[in-house]
Amino acid sequence: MKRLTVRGLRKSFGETPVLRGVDLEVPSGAFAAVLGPSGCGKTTLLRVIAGFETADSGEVRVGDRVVTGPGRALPPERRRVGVVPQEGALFPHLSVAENVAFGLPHRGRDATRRRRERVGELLALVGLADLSGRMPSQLSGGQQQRVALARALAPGPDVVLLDEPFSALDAGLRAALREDVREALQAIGATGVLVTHDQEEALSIADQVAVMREGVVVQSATPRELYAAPADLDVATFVGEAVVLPARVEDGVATTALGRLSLLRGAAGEHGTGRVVLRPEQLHMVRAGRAGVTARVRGTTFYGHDASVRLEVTGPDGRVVPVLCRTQGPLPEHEEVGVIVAGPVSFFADA
Ligand SMILES: Nc1ncnc2c1ncn2[C@@H]1O[C@H](COP(=O)(O)OP(=O)(O)OP(=O)(O)O)[C@@H](O)[C@H]1O
Repeated sequence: MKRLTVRGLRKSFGETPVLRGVDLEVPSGAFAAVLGPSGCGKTTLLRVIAGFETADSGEVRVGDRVVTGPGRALPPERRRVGVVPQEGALFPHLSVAENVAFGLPHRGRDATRRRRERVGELLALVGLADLSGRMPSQLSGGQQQRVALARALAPGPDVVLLDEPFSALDAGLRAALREDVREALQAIGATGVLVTHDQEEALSIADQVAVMREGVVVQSATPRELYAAPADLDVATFVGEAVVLPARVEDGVATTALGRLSLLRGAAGEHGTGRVVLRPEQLHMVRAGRAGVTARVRGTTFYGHDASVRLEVTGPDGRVVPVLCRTQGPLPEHEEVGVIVAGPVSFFADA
């Protein structure tokens, strides 16, 4: 097992900087997600770590080995880094077994037997033991991604990089494959990095989520920390649903349209105006007038497992602000409810 360390990584294409000093540390055997909007440089970061692109500056280490650094760029095949690309990356003219065997050594004593055994192990690990003779065109999208995973794992890499490997799959299959990927990486003891723009995927699968924006990692934390204590307003609204309210803060207490709220980071000395962020599940509805502030129902959206209700509250300055709250069933539009807030909230001062 090997720790992955990325320090100050920079990469431009022509005049356009794409990586502007990326720092990332993934502990040995951990599974990290790099989460960011389209175009923020996620794929470029993976390609530099894998050795498919050269960095302009900065360093990549796998364990103690510098694989990218000043005057050093190990070729991809010597990095002990496996890659699972987006869909459609299998060799179409090779069978499942041949695809998986692709990166395994041909030479040495018993090479043929050892290759065959390793392919068998890997196909069993990804749940495809029966399909070794099939061609890629005879597989479903999910099966193809399992083969791509087996191929990446076959040489026993220290680090496995996955570039949106589930993006073409439907929701149920995605969830199942995510779990299987995690287990397969754990089984071989590899450190994993998954690139995704899907925040639910990142939060549900990873030990650590690094949020990337415009070529830098703006926050790296456990999924729970990231959700509960985002580093800035953009991270807060990108990761999960957020209720954002104008606020005036004095002595660590925010006055908002939802009443007086305590701040997360015990910001006792904090003063001034800004915004607070809270999560919809921190809001609880009670009968109007019983407690909290009064809100008016504007509509309900049903998601199956639960629903969210859109409410409007009137702030201390007379402005009407929308908030979102979890609910079990639909509520009549225009109904009045009481809203109370559980737990502290994040505060971001106006610039
Ligand atoms: N080989 C290249 N030559 C020129 N520009 C490139 C090259 N590869 C990537 N880019 C540019 O770099 C920027 C970042 O691309 P990258 O693919 O790393 O982003 P991403 O975050 O992975 O996006 P997505 O989620 O859409 O795949 C984009 O503006 C892209 O057009």
